[in-house]
Amino acid sequence: MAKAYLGLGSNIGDTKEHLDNAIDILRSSKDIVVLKKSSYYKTEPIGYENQDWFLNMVVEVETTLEPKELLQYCQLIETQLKRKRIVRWGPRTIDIDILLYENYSSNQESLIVPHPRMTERAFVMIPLYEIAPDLLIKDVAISEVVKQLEGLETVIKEI
Ligand SMILES: Nc1ncnc2c1ncn2[C@@H]1O[C@H](COP(=O)(O)OP(=O)(O)OP(=O)(O)O)[C@@H](O)[C@H]1O
Ligand SMILES: Nc1nc2c(c(=O)[nH]1)N=C(CO)CN2
Repeated sequence: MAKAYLGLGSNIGDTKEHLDNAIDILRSSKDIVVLKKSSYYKTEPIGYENQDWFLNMVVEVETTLEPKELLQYCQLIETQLKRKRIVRWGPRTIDIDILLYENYSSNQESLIVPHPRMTERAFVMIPLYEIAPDLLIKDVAISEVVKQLEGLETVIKEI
């Protein structure tokens, strides 16, 4: 079994329902166990700003799937939840990114792991820090990475 972290985001329709549905579909796979879920976070849109705020979260999973198979399963969930690709970094019912997969590292365009933009994104790092406070990312403590992002973008933990 390999441990992986997935970043989930939604900013169309009932965002909480989309995140919950995505987790239910992850859980329905015999090859995936969802071990931890972060809180939900309301987050300011980054990259393409003319869109609604997102609801983001991170989950920790254990899986027997290989990285590419896990990506395919995540993309299947995106299709099932009617994600349309119209604008890069634009609105979506659901986005699922593989952030980390054990110590696996890949630079192929179709699957870059660790996710190439994760350490710049408070909407990823803050929920990841909540569920994995002792993680090292490229030999740097996650607490340090989160500190560097303080005050850059608004990320509000839902209670
Ligand atoms: N770690 C990864 N997780 C998910 N997709 C990835 C990853 N690395 C590369 N990709 C590729 O990125 C492509 C575009 O993905 P997507 O449309 O979800 O990007 P995005 O979410 O808009 O932007 P970003 O990657 O900045 O979050 C996918 O087709 C996928 O093959
Ligand atoms: N706040 C926020 N901004 C984003 C997000 C996201 O999930 N949350 N996803 C993007 C493309 O993956 C681009 N911008």
